[in-house]
Amino acid sequence: MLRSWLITSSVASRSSRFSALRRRVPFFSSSGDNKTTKMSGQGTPGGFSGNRASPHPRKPASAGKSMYQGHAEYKSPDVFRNAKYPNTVMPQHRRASPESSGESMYQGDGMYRSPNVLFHSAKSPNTVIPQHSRASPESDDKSTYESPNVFRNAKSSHTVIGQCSRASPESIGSNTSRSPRNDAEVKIVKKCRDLGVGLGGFYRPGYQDGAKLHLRMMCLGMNWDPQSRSYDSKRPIDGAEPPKIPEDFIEMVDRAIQSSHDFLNTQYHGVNAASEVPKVSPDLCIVNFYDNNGRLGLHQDRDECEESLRRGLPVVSFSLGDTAKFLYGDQRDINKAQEVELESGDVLIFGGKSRHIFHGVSSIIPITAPKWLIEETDMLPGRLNLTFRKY
Ligand SMILES: O=C(O)CCC(=O)C(=O)O
Ligand SMILES: [Fe+2]
Repeated sequence: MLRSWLITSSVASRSSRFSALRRRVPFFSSSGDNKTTKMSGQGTPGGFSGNRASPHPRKPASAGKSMYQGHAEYKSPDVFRNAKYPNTVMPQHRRASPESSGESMYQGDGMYRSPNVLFHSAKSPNTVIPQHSRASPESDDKSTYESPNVFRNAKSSHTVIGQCSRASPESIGSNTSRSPRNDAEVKIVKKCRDLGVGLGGFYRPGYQDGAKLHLRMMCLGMNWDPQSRSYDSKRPIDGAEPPKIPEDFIEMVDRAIQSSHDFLNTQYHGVNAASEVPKVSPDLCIVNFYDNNGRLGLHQDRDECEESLRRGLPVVSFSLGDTAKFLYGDQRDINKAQEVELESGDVLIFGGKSRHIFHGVSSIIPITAPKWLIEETDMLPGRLNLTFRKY
């Protein structure tokens, strides 16, 4: 049983307000028995109106200045850049890994397969050279990003390592995580690892002016380009085609939407669940990896096609690894935004009238990932997020 979040218009109050509803649902369980689900708590009312007119903050319109300024390029000593795919982070050398002596995906074809930024190598023969995210240059990021929209408010400024008492700094993963071991979470992370080290895999996205986002990204199905804010079949950075979305991911999305319908039907008499959260078969997924300094400014997801947006086809978001402070609101103003902590295994859905909410990640809370997930996947500290959408 996993927790999920649904951001939808509050049908109960018959107003245009939105609520975040929190409950545990078996989105990933194989049993498919939704009847056993229970509400685990009530979220806070949002009071949103959904503003389509505001600019996408990933590339803020204000003053023509990027909010991601001054970020150094990724120059870790244990990676190098491939001439063919200059922006993909590559392993230094496949033979550098003692464990690569077994059957390795890097051998023979001269292809580069590992950005090695997300996973430890210790147990997985298919990854090389662990690169601890705290040691990478951007982890010491003293970004000059001072926009008022960048999560420097009192509400979220206390998310620092020292505050986390759930695990000692040396330990990887949270022993006390309330989530029981879950096969689906392990499967998703491993699949992202496999896809992320291939062509079209994780890279550090940025803008023409050199500014970088504070995350690594990979697209599945279609490529989303932050610079042009448009979708294409190939990514401009290296011409790579995005990997396909794995079929079982699409099934999970379907189950998540079905669960949200069951939930709405149970909670709200006479609600039209299908218009609150329309069914969708996603054809694209943006996978983000945030290290402990990762974040994403408040923005709307509005680069999908007109019909998809008009119909409010939902964005379905899976969170894995460390907990994120997720903000959402009807304006691009962090002081007015609501906050939820998205933990590993959480699913968040926003569709229908809530499709255009502003949302972002103010911070990642270190050492909060379930220990079993880290141990089984060799995932580095940080958070993996998958947002499924229909173009
Ligand atoms: O990481 C998240 O939870 C949000 C990601 C997101 O909003 C996006 O990729 O558009
Ligand atoms: Fe988004």
